[in-house]
Amino acid sequence: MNKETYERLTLDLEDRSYDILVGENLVTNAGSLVRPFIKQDRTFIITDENVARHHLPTLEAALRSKNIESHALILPFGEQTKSFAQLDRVIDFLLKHNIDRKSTLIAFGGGVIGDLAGFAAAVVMRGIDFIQIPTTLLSQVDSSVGGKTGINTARGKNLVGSFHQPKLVLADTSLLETLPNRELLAGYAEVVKYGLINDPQFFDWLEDKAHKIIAGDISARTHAVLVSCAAKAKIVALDEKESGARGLLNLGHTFGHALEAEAGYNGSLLHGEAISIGMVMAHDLSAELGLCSEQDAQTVRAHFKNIGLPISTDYVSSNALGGKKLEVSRLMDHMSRDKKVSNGRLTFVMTKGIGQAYLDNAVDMAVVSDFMKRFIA
Ligand SMILES: O=C(O)C(=O)C[C@@H](O)[C@H](O)[C@H](O)COP(=O)(O)O
Repeated sequence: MNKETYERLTLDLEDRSYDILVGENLVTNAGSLVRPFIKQDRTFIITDENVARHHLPTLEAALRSKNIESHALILPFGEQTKSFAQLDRVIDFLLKHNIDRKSTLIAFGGGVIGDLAGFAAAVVMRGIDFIQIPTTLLSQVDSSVGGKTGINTARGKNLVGSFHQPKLVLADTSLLETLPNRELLAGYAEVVKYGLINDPQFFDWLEDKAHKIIAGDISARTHAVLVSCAAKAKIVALDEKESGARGLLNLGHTFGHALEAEAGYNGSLLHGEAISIGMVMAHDLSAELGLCSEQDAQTVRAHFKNIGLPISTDYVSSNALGGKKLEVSRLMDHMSRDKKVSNGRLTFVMTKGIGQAYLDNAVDMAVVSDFMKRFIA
């Protein structure tokens, strides 16, 4: 068994504080890492078929080596799994095994599995413990940290869910070695987000190291995951339930979620791809309104393009809509259900430049609609 090497970050939320371990070989050693956080000698693993094929035997063996029994439920891969139907399956699986309030669930997968399993843990028996073992770059740098759990509905992304914090996050960077390039790139979009929100030095570092991160350089990857988790932990500690600052983590998401809803959650547009386009849109709109320089907007566009992420809605049209153009009125309809709408007004994450994102509830929706018509044309 390889020795695990990791760095420890803590998300500070008083009695709900937890550690995020970032490093190598954490799954191989999961038995001893998880042991202090479970109240019974058995756990319930929720995973998907891809992760199960590559890594489930390793996790099960690691738990067994510390006399922890595990039962696994293997779900279909993909965003469509974040549904009421699969939530029902997870809950039925847990109840069939006679869980009780001291049981612990392990979410072993990407953002879809983490969000779905976390939500099941939040609601079954009115809440049981769960541990996140994120297996994709996106889930390691974003969705496994901060306690947002939930599922999609036909009317939009993450519209049903709950804030339920995990007891521990194990971000094992060795798992990224089996991740397809498209998934890596999608996760990388969320890494860039932290630079664009409030860390221009990190963005500069990414300008230099992006290709190394994607190519598999361990130290560049580990640094990127650590900086991202630390940035997210800091914001979530300030504003767990998103009454203010946490909204910044939604940079690019208002546009991105609308694109995902139109694409249909069928794998034709990954979340990270949608928010790559969404972040380009947020910067372009900010530049059009004179809030940020055209130069910064171009730098952002070039950064995503150079690494191979989509920057235009043409990608959505050709990948998801058989070449049909997106309809602005339909996108506006999705955006009207954004969770940052309050009293009928949508708060946008706008920017004054790279690393200077801010929340703006004074953006005129007619201006946004005109901007989108030009962006999509
Ligand atoms: O953790 C957060 O807060 C975020 O907004 C992070 C996002 O990157 C993530 O995609 C989140 O799940 C989106 O949440 P939502 O509230 O906009 O559905």
